[in-house]
Amino acid sequence: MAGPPGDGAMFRRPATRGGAQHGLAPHSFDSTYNGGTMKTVGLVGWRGMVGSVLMQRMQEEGDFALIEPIFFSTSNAGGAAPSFAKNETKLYDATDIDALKRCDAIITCQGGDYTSDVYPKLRAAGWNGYWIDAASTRRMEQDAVIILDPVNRAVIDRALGAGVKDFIGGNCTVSLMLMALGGLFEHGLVEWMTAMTYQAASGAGAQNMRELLAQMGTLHGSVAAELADPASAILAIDRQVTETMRAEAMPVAHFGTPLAGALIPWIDKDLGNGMSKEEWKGGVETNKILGQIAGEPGSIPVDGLCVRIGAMRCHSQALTIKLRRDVPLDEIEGILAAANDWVEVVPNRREDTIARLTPTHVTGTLGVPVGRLRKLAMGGDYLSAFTVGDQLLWGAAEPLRRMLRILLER
Ligand SMILES: NC(=O)C1=CN([C@@H]2O[C@H](COP(=O)(O)OP(=O)(O)OC[C@H]3O[C@@H](n4cnc5c(N)ncnc54)[C@H](OP(=O)(O)O)[C@@H]3O)[C@@H](O)[C@H]2O)C=CC1
Ligand SMILES: N[C@@H](CC(=O)OP(=O)(O)O)C(=O)O
Repeated sequence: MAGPPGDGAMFRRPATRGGAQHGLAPHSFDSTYNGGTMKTVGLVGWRGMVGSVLMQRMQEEGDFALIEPIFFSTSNAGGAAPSFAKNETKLYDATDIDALKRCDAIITCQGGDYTSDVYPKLRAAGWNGYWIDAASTRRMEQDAVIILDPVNRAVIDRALGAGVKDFIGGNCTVSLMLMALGGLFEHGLVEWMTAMTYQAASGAGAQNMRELLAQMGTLHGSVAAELADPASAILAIDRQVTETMRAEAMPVAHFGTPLAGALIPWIDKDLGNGMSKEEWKGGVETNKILGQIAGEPGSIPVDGLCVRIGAMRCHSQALTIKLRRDVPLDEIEGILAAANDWVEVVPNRREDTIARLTPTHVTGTLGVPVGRLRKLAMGGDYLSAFTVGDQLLWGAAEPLRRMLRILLER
């Protein structure tokens, strides 16, 4: 027998046919819906930027063959579900608790406001299914686990064994850093670490990506004629670009300041203590992913400065790692490379670096290259590293779909 509605039981044993035992209200679903024969997974936020990447990855990996998806919307309930939907062809209201309750698992990329609004109502209504979320809202809650299974599968498995039902994707910068440096943490080699980040526009949202390109176009447009003339003076071009950047016409509605031709050394909220929220996440989330609590014995100090730059969707980070001991560089390279299937150690040479350790090379791929590995002048136990990763893949969508697979394989 299947368990009570949305208790996640289908992940442990096959569900039985028929909607009644799932408490399905027949009028609220298509008559073609088979009532939970398959694994009922609700998808919220699927058409947003992170959600679209997730849908693409789920199709590429054949995830939809293993589940019975139900697509939800906050804006278009009753509209058509996407072409890759199966039995369910309509969109359901993403705030309809009764409809959500029928899911064994819900994956949401809809955002923190949605989570804050719907999650408590759903749990209060007795829903005991798995909640897989891209938003940061519940990340630091005691009863939630931050998911990055190539790094913390043991933490995830322990939590599942203990009955945890909330699995939350990590901050993109933290997840990408751990995908790159996981081997050093696994071997207990990190005493402390600083991360100086170079974060892409996509981390701020789709509108910010558009604004970055609009800013680039505005700047180029202001000097296009002069650029076409090889005899024009570069300082005159520079002066015009600066004037354009500072002018009212520069599109800055989303970033609040020019990013094209510039950078913004602040990401997320001001915590009021000199720290940005993005910087705070570096320490607390890294430790939580590794099964520790920042500041408590056994935890690892991780801190740094987070900076927005004019890349589209790859976050880069320059890392200084204080090792617990002076490990030879070739040994470090071996440890890093062996940690997971996606990390790629890039030889610390100019040609390899500019060919393989750039957002241009990495965008749209699951590879997480790490390079610029060398011991610093401070001593043999000080290591520098640079890493680049697609913040919409390992930084957002991929850990969510992999968590679903973990549940399906239990
Ligand atoms: N951006 C990022 O890099 C990362 C984001 N996250 C988290 O993921 C969540 C969602 O982020 P993101 O995907 O950037 O948000 P988006 O703004 O792209 O999408 C969110 C929702 O907006 C609605 N929407 C309104 N207009 C449009 C439109 N024209 N095209 C597509 N969707 C539209 C959709 O909801 P509906 O279909 O219901 O109308 C969609 O699900 C946030 O919580 C964020 O914190 C996590 C990691 C990284
Ligand atoms: N804050 C990240 C995006 C992100 O992942 O945010 P969050 O931690 O809220 O999921 C950025 O702006 O680049």
